[in-house]
Amino acid sequence: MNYKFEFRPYQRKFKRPLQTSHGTWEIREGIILRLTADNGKIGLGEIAPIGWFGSETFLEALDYCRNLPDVISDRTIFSIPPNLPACQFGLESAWESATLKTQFKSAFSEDKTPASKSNYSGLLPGGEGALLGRQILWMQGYRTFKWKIGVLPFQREVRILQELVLALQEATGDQSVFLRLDANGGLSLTEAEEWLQICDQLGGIIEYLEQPLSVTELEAMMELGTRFSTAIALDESVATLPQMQSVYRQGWRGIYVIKPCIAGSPSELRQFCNLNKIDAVFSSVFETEIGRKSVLKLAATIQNYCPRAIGFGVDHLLEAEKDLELLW
Ligand SMILES: O=C(O)CCC(=O)c1ccccc1C(=O)O
Ligand SMILES: [Mg+2]
Repeated sequence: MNYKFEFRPYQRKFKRPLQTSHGTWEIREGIILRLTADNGKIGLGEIAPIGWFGSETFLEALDYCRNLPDVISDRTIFSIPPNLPACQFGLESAWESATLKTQFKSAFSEDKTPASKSNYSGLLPGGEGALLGRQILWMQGYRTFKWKIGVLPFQREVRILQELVLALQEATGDQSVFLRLDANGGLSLTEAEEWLQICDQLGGIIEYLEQPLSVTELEAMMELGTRFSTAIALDESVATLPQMQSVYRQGWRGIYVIKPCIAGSPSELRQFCNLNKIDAVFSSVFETEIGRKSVLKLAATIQNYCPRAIGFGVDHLLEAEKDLELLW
C-alpha cells in the first residue's frame, strides 16, 4: 500500500522554562505527520524528539522528513534506521491509525474530571514552586506526583521535600498518595545514597527514585536497588528500545520509565513489554494530543503487570496547544 506523506513542524512554549539537571528547556519543537492511504483513510502521527535524552534531535528528525518522498510505502515505514527512534514511533503510529479498522478504547481515561486524574502522575514545578503546585494538582484530582531533584543545593531540596511530604500526609488522611523523585541522572553516588536513606525514612510515600545516576552507571544503580527499600526506576538508561533490551539482558528487573514517543517502533515496544512482563511507567515527552493519543492506545495493549500511574499530568506546564487542524 502507498500513502501520501505530509508533515508540519510545530512549536509549543513552556509557561516557565523547565529546569532539569540537564539544563533549561523553553520550547518544545516537534513534527505532526499525516498519512493518506490509497483508500482515502487518514492517519496522524507525531515526532517529538528529545536530543538531550538520547533520541535524535528535532533537526535530525526534520531533515529525515524533508528527504522523504511525497508518497511512501509500508516498506519506508518499517525500514527507518534505529538512530531515528522518534521518527520510527511517529510514522508507525500514523500508519497504524491509517490502516487499522477497529478503534481502540484506552484503559486510561482522557476525560478531564478529577476522578480520571487518579491514574495520572502530576509533574510538580521545580524548587519551592512544588508546594503551591501540589495544592493545585491535588484539587484537580492527582494522587501521584513527581518532583525533580538535583536542581537546587541538596539541603534546600531536602527541606522542600520534608514540607511537601507533610502537606501530602495532611491532605490525604488515609487515602494513598505517592511521590516520585526524578534526579535525571544528576546525583553522585553519595548523594543518591543520602536521598535513598531519607526516602526510606518517609514511610512508604516515596514510590521511587528515578534515574539517580548517569546512563553509564547501571551497575551502581542495580546495587542501590538492593540496599534500600525505596525502589529505583530507570529513565534515561531506557530511553530507546535497544537500551531497554540491553539493561534487561544485564539483569534489570526493576521499574522502566517508558517514553514511547522516543522509544522507537510501537509494535516492537509492545512485544518487548508483554514478553518480559516489564514493570512499566508510561511517561510523556511533552508531546501534543496527537502523540499522546498514540501512546495511550499503545499503553492499553500492554498488559500492566504492576499498574502504576502514567506520567502524563504535564499539560499545566505548557501553553495551550494551538489548533493542530489548522496546520493544514
Ligand atoms: O514522567 C513524567 O511523569 C513526566 C514527564 C517527565 O518527567 C519528562 C518529560 C520530558 C523529558 C524528561 C522527563 C523525565 O522524566 O525526566
Ligand atoms: Mg525522568
